[in-house]
Amino acid sequence: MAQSVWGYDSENGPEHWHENYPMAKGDKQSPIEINSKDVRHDSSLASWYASYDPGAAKTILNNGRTCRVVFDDSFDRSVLRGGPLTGAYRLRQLHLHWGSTDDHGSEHVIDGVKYAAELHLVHWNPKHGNFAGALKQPDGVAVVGVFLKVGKTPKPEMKRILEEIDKIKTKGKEAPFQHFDPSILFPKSRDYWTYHGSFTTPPCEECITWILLREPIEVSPDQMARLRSLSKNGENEPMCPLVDNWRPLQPVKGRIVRASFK
Ligand SMILES: O[B-]1(O)OCc2ccccc21
Ligand SMILES: [Zn+2]
Repeated sequence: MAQSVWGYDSENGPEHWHENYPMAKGDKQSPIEINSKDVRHDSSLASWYASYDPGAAKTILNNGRTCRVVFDDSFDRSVLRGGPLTGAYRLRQLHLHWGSTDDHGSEHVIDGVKYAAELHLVHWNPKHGNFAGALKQPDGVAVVGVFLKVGKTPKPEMKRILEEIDKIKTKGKEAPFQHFDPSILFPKSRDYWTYHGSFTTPPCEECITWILLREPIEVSPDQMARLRSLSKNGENEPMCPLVDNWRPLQPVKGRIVRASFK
């Protein structure tokens, strides 16, 4: 039976997504390459602020395509403000994209540099009622992207997520994940690039204000290996490593990328 569900394999991967999700061929798609020479420093760009309630964290799950932590977004409990945004956006979930080896895995590429992984913290604009409504609006969603690079010093703050991974090894597994403030995953610097783009996964809606942090966080080889030990299949199916769940670069099509820094 043909795999109708989208994924990252040859028969259901990024080159096929447009067959079921026409937005995938839009002119504001993500990810893109950030070329410093084309970036415009915008001194009017404000700092961004995350005020997250650790009690909002609920569960962690393996959906066969990524590892996702879900938060209570039923009110303005954990919010992102400032930067290029107007108003408070509610934190809904975070997830990651990573490679099969340390030399690739991020979705956005910076001056030709690919990182081992990219963390997405997904927030939505409550003025649009709910997440589904926000997807249809150009100012509906804000995603903070954090790059992960492999070094010697493991990011202790990543430990919490990676320890839970043993409970969600296979697709469909979900485990409680409480008392977690994801702002501990942010790097020291608040410098960022921002541009308007899309989901990097179907439905590829062009509703995202991207806030990409300039400074990567460092994780250890063992931490990356744990991420790669997730299976994209269910517990009664053969183990198939969940890796390379990143979308290739999309055309910039004249969009301006602004930097908060010089
Ligand atoms: O496309 B993504 O992986 O990046 C932004 C986003 C938001 C919600 C689900 C999936 C994604
Ligand atoms: Zn993502």
